[in-house]
Amino acid sequence: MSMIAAFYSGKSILITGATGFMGKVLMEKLFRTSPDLKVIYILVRPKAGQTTQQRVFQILNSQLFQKVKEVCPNVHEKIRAIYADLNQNDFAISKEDMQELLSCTNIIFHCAATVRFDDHLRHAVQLNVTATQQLLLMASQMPKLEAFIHISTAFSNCNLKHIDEVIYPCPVEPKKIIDSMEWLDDAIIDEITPKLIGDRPNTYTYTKALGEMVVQQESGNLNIAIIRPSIVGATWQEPFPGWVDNLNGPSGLIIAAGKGFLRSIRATPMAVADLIPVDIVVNLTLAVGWYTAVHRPKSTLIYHCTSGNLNPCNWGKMGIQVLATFEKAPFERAFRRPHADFTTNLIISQYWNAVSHRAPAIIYDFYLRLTGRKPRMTKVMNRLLRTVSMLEYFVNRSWEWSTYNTEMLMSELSPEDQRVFNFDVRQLNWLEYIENYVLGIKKYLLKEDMAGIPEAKQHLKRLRNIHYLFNTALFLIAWRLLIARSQMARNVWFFIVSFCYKFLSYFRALSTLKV
Ligand SMILES: CCCCCCCCCCCCCCCCCC(=O)SCCNC(=O)CCNC(=O)[C@H](O)C(C)(C)COP(=O)(O)OP(=O)(O)OC[C@H]1O[C@@H](n2cnc3c(N)ncnc32)[C@H](O)[C@@H]1OP(=O)(O)O
Ligand SMILES: NC(=O)C1=CN([C@@H]2O[C@H](COP(=O)(O)OP(=O)(O)OC[C@H]3O[C@@H](n4cnc5c(N)ncnc54)[C@H](OP(=O)(O)O)[C@@H]3O)[C@@H](O)[C@H]2O)C=CC1
Repeated sequence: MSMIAAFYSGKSILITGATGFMGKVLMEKLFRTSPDLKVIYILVRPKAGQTTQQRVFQILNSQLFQKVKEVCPNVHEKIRAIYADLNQNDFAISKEDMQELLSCTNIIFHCAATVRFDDHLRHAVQLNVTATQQLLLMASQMPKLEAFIHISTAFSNCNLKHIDEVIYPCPVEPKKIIDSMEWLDDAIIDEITPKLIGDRPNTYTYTKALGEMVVQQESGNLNIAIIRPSIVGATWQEPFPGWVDNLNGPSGLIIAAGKGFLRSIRATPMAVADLIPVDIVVNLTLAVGWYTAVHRPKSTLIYHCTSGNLNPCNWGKMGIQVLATFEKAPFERAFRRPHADFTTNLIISQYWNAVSHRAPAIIYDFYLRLTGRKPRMTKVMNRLLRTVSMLEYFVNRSWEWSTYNTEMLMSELSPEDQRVFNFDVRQLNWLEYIENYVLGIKKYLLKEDMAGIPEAKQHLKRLRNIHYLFNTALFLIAWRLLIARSQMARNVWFFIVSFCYKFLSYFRALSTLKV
């Protein structure tokens, strides 16, 4: 019997960010392995015209939750969606709901965050720092609370090369930042943002670092742990391989490459691609919840959930495997044939941006105009190149994360727990994982049917023929223009033509003799 699964039985668990990528997998695993848990409270806001209830209904009816429904048929009774907006005071939770949360919660998993790299500092601080502070305040009023697990990111200290499982202080205290956000206007915040974030690349990593400081400073008597995952990717094994439902991290770029929009990227092929499957992150999170509640470590432990130091993969290897999977199972209706060049040189990268990205977009828009349609490809391309430029920071560097706490925890687990809550990334086969990741993107994100693969391959063949025709036409036009202007080019042309003529005449004469 798994001790971790047994620990969660009968517990009331509060999850923030349960509608997000990681939150859904966390809920799924909890229900599947501990169907006897008492209740999962989730803080949800209405979104995209859906009420909180409709959002929960949609999640429970998704493919991800199919196995859960077999193991825990009354799952909908065990999930309690609480209307909340983490941007608001007291999260806009009603008095009755707040009372219930305060008196019943046993474990908190704090996953909610803004993960946008370019979010305005005010909003990023509100969600990643102030909301964390408020949640800690709530936690301190929960008499039955056994553990508070905060999800941060391995990149909160990406300004360092080697990162230990400790909290590194930021020059300006989080409390001062929170206070200043209340009275500074947006223009001034914009001006001071680069100075505040310093050598971090964006407001996301900066505010996640501030969030960790808040956790450390305001932990009081709480049993707290922090988990720092690296780049979270599709599921490795559970509940099935390849599940993914958003464009964050590499997923968006894999789509852009598979659809033929993205054909080159400024990336270092040998840099470590520190991907970590979401089910590994979730298994570690649940194990940490158990360990923190049962063993009550004296200080706040930080757990790195990374792959680089135990089972490294690099961007070059990943790119090759992604392209190999496109060969087997191409995405439908591609704009161009998938191809990806990695270059570290800025000038070469700009050249490819002009030739391989912007030029085809302009030509396609010209074609759309000619056929009476609205041009749109240049706009799509500009957004894609902006996204790529924001991710470039992460594909041109390698980091070393120490994993002593994570390894210590693994050794504390019983063999059964090591199996049920497996977070040993050394067992992961990258080629198999990446292939399943790309197939998962095709199935679960793009919602493409595998039966459409022959047609997708046929489409790529047509694109290849168009490409050859286009290149031949371009070459002939260029050559014709050159001949018109240069005597030297004319001489070369006559030489080639007469050579070919003689060559053909010789073979014709030879074949006549044989006859
Ligand atoms: C063979 C080649 C294979 C190559 C593989 C190489 C892969 C390299 C990947 C490196 C990833 C490194 C990630 C590092 C993460 C750090 C880990 C964390 O803690 S952080 C957790 C991770 N956090 C993140 O990853 C957040 C990253 N994302 C952002 O911060 C923002 O989306 C944005 C600033 C990039 C764009 O903002 P903005 O312009 O305001 O617009 P919107 O947001 O509204 O979206 C606009 C359009 O872009 C679309 N789209 C969105 N995302 C991506 C994507 N990743 N990609 C592509 N496309 C994307 C979106 O669908 C939409 O399309 P449409 O509706 O117009 O058709
Ligand atoms: N994905 C990754 O690569 C990595 C993620 N992480 C961390 O993991 C955690 C989860 O990330 P992930 O699941 O990928 O992120 P998602 O963007 O998928 O999910 C974010 C969650 O936060 C919720 N949220 C955001 N704003 C509010 C708000 N104002 N009120 C209530 N809820 C809100 C979202 O709700 P809604 O659905 O309503 O928007 C959503 O449930 C985050 O802390 C992130 O920093 C760390 C490393 C890597």
